[in-house]
Formats: sequence, C-alpha cells, structure tokens
Amino acid sequence: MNLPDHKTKIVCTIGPASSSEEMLRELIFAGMNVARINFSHGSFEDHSKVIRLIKKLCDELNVVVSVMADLPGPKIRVGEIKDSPINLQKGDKVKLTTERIVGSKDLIPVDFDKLPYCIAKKSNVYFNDGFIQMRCSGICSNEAECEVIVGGQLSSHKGVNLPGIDLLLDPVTEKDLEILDFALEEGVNCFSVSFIEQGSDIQKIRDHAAKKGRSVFLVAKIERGPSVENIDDIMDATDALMIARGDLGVEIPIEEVPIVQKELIHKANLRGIPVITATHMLESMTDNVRPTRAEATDVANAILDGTDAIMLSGETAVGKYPLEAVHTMVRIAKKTEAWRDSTGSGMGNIRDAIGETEMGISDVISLQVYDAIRKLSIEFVVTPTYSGATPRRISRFKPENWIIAMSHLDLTCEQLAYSYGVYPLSVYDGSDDLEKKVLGALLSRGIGKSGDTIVLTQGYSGGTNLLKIIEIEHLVE
Ligand SMILES: Nc1ncnc2c1ncn2[C@@H]1O[C@H](COP(=O)(O)OP(=O)(O)OP(=O)(O)O)[C@@H](O)[C@H]1O
Ligand SMILES: CC(=O)C(=O)O
Ligand SMILES: [K+]
Ligand SMILES: [Mg+2]
Repeated sequence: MNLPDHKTKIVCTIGPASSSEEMLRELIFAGMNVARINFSHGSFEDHSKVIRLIKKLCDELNVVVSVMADLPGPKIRVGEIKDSPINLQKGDKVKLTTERIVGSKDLIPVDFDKLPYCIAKKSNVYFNDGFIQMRCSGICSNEAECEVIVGGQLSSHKGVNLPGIDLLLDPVTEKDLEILDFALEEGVNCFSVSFIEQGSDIQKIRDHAAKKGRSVFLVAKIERGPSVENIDDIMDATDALMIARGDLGVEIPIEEVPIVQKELIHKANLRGIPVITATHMLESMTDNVRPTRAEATDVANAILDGTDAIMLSGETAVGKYPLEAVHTMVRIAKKTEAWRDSTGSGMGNIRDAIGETEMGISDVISLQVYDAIRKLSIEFVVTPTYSGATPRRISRFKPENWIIAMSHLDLTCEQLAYSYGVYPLSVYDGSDDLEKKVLGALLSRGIGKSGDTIVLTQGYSGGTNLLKIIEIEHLVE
C-alpha cells in the first residue's frame, strides 16, 4: 500500500454531480478524505443513499472517508422562483415577500417571517454569497420593497444575508435537531454546525447527540462576526473549525477575510484543532476545466497558512468537473507541501509559538517528535491512539513525514480524516506487546520496510507515555 503523496486533507461537497457510486469511487481514488453533505439542499432520501454508498465503498476499498453532515442553522434563503434563474439588473424594483409563493422577477419569496421587522429603509440585503445586492426602500406589511444595487442571476434557494442586523434567531434550529436525529440514525458521526456564535451553540448539538447515547465530532463553522469575536470560547467547545468564507465574506467586510483566515488557522494550529478552509477555492472550475491563477494561489496560500483541510463546494456538488477539481487540489497541495518541507517556509514560527504555549507532557513529546523528524532520517511516525489527541498534537507542526495513527476505535480513525498528514489505520490487535502490534499492522499493509527508521510514540495512556526511535529490522525476528 502506498501512502498518498499529499497530506492536506480534501473535503468534497456531494451533490447531483457526484452522488453516483462510480463518481464517489473516483473521488475516493482521487484523494477525497471527507464527504460533506449539505443538508440545506436535496432530500433525506438522496442523502441516505450517499451515506450508505460511502460506507460501502470505505469497507470495499479499506479506506477511511468521513461523512460530514452540514447542519444549515438559521440560514435565510430565497424560496421557489418560477423560471429560475432570473436575471436582476441594477435599478430594478423588486418586492421581497414572506408569503410561501412561487416567486417571479418582481416578487421574490424569502423564508424569514421576521424580515419586515428586522430590516428598515436603507438596509442592505445580499443574495448568493453577496454577489447580488439590494437596498430596502420601504416596508409594507409582509413585503419589503427593494431596489437592485448590484444585479446578477438569482436561482431558487440561494442564501440571503443581512449583515450587521440582529436577526433574533437561535443559531441551533429545530430543523437542525431533526437533521441531527436523522443523520445519527444513518450512522453519521461528524457534523459541521452553521452560523454558531459561541461555544454553547456547539454544546447544544453535543448534548442533543449525547441524549441519544452518541459521541460526535463537531466542526464549528465560522461565518458570522460574533463567531470571530468569540473564537476562544468556541475553541473550548469544538473539535474542529471551518472558515466558511461564503457567508463570512458577506457578514464581515470582505477585506478582513484573508486576515481572519490566517489568524484563525494559527490559533487552531496552536491548540491542535483541525481547521478546514472552505468556499470559492476553485469556484471557476464549476464551469471550466482549469482554475484561475488566483484560485490556484488561494489553495496554496491556505496550505501555507497551515490549514489542515481544503474544501470544494459547488465545484463537486453541481459542477461540470468534480473529479478534475479534486485532481487540481491534489496537484497544488503536493507541490506546495514539498516546497514547504524543503524550505521551511510558510508556517512562520509555529514551532516557536507552540514552544511558548503552556505545555503538558504530551505537548513536550509532540515537540520532541517533530525535532526528531527534522534532525534524523525518519520514514514515518507511528502513534497508537485512543482519542486521537497525540497524532493531532504532532500534526500541528505539519511535519514532512506521515503520522500513522492506529486506533481500535472507528470513530477516532474517522476524526483523524480531518488532520493534516495523519493516516488513520483501524487496528484491532489487542496484544499487549506494543511494538509487535505496531509492526504487524504496518507490515500486513505493506507500509514500511526493513531498514526504515520510524518514530513510535504514544501519549499519556494508562499512566505511560513514550517516544522511541526504532529501526524496523530490530522488530523483525
Ligand atoms: N445536495 C445538493 N443538491 C443540489 N444542489 C446542491 C447540493 N449540495 C450543494 N448544492 C449546490 O451547490 C451550491 C454550493 O454548495 P454549498 O454547500 O456551498 O451551499 P450554499 O447553499 O452555497 O451555502 P452554505 O454552504 O452556506 O449552505 C449550492 O448553492 C447548491 O446550489
Ligand atoms: C461553507 C459555508 O457554509 C460557507 O462558506 O458559507
Ligand atoms: K449549510
Ligand atoms: Mg455558509
């Protein structure tokens, strides 16, 4: 078995363009680590099919691919529009209505009953990740009269943003809990939670799952101003972060997005919390077989910022070239990682910054593992793990060697699909001889060969911790 030649994890949003068994298989071969299902779209029936197909393919191909169910949160959306998409032009006068009608160019339904109370004359209303802008010119019962400031094509169900306006909405909706129940029943363990504002929003989802006896991996989507301000509180509650630039880029000034991205990635790296950079990464590949130069550079820069994972949205969900989009990401990741490995550039002073944080035993060990990799000729790091904490701590340094994480817990293996450079292996050997167990698992998969030097490390487990540098032939008896 060959380990992949890129270490940045790839998240693909699955939709009509990618939900067939053949395409899912191709996406897995191409390098997909996480399949995101956006529950804002499609039907439970469609999603259930995709979840089952992915589980079946994981068993068949003996790989770990996580299914991440994206809970919509209180996202306001356009309703059904007749002859969608419609073309809106600057200066057009349109009415937004809270009635559940099939809309037209003049009367557009918006699924938010409080709209007339929340906006006022001169409020800005944005559509489709902010590409279309309107300004309210008056309110009349359940309608808002607006003028189009920036036009464009608007389709049914596109998102609506009202930046800076308190929408008086709970970030966790009844619908989210319904979806959570459904997905848990389908065996989903990982959830991205939209529009959260503080740690307690994440905790609500965790508590709800716990009531069903389930432990879940939660990705906090940072896509509103308050979530950026409350990031420390959110990091105390979450397992992972997503920089959801689609909504974020409308909810806060667009010029702040690049800096927020860098700061959040750095903070997440310091704490060993995996972070996904999402949206518009290769947007033009929805229609074209090649990306723009700016997009290729964006993917590389997110990696150099220290992101663990990069995400495709419309590119794989509804685009013409889902497979090519993944291939493109892989090629950019491979090149960028190799450059970082050889020059040490891009990560800034992550090692020093981690060195300055308060450290426990596991942190000190992770630092020493990283130093060992840099100073010695090491093939890979092997780490038996219960919770995944040790491989995640090592992953913070974005080392040039694979971290092979062995766990008998499927849930731990699945969660490590989000961490840079960590290759999860399900190992069920219960023997007490750690070295024998590790060697058996590696060699049975064709990983490693006689003469390889590896680092074997284990975090604080049952009162012991360990860092050992081993030459493989010493293990073969
Ligand atoms: N399961 C699906 N069925 C049909 N279309 C989908 C599906 N998933 C995604 N899409 C389409 O792909 C586009 C991009 O996907 P994305 O996940 O970014 O959703 P979004 O609605 O733009 O925003 P958000 O991610 O904030 O919910 C969507 O706007 C939608 O048109
Ligand atoms: C992914 C997502 O929700 C966003 O970018 O807004
Ligand atoms: K969503
Ligand atoms: Mg969003």
